[in-house]
Amino acid sequence: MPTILGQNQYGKAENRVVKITRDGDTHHIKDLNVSVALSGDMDDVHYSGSNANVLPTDTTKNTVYAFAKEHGIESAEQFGIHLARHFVSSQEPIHRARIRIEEYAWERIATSDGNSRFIGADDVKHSFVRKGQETRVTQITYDGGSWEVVSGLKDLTVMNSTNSEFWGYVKDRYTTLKEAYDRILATDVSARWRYNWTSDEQRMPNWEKSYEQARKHMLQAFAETYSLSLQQTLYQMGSRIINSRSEIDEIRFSLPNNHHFLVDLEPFGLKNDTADGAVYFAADRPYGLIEATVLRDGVEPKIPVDMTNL
Ligand SMILES: O=c1[nH]c(=O)c2[nH]c(=O)[nH]c2[nH]1
Repeated sequence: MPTILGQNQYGKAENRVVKITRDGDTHHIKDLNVSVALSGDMDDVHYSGSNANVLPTDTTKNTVYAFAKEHGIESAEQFGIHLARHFVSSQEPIHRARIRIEEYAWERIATSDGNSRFIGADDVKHSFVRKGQETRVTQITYDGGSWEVVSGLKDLTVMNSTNSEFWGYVKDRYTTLKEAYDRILATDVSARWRYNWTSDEQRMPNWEKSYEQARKHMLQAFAETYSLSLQQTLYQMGSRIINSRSEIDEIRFSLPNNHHFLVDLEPFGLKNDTADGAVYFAADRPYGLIEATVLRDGVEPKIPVDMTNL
């Protein structure tokens, strides 16, 4: 049966690029998922396997990261236009470029001594929470006599674009990780906290206010902790809640370490270091997973170790 080639396109999909721009101490984030699809004179590669017209998808990926560094990301539209024009105008066989971009929005975290709307406090300048993300959860158990209320949230995505280090760790023959003195710290917070309200005799907490306050303290502790490890940040987040909310006795966290790797742009003659605003590859997996419970001293832990389906 004779066949002919129909519509075809190729490129690198879902390039996760995070660009930090430093304006003094104030950082700005652009967080994009960029997919490149190119088409043109690509009959030969399909029919005979000749790659003579094929710009590698790997190159399209590198271009995304290099452009982020070299030209910055003013808007997703401007960035996409720039990329599309580049591919079509620099490669004769490429006649059409389709750039799809998803942009993830971030808001500044309001810290304890400031308001996110005016940037005054030191610590709001580099701490962000992803817009409109989290799911609030609760589990109520009652046996006719006593109550157990465990509430919390999942998918609350936060990022510090500086004030995070990781060094001084154990090194064995398999360790290749470089010590970091200024890295991005990002996680999707999953937390469950247990209320010490257990009987109808006790005054019931104001659940709405308690949730809002627990969330606020957690975010502030994340933003305000100069972090030497995600474990240390976790403990600060938990103890901030226990110390400021008397109705909560125990809190458990499951925190993925959402790794952001500095892209090596040396081959393109571009310096990419944290000091003057860098471009990162936001990896999705594998990820470190840091989990721990923080308790009021003297109370029995009751939140299960594997709490995530709770
Ligand atoms: O905050 C961190 N804690 C770790 O335990 C760890 N391990 C690792 O490779 N990177 C990190 N970062």
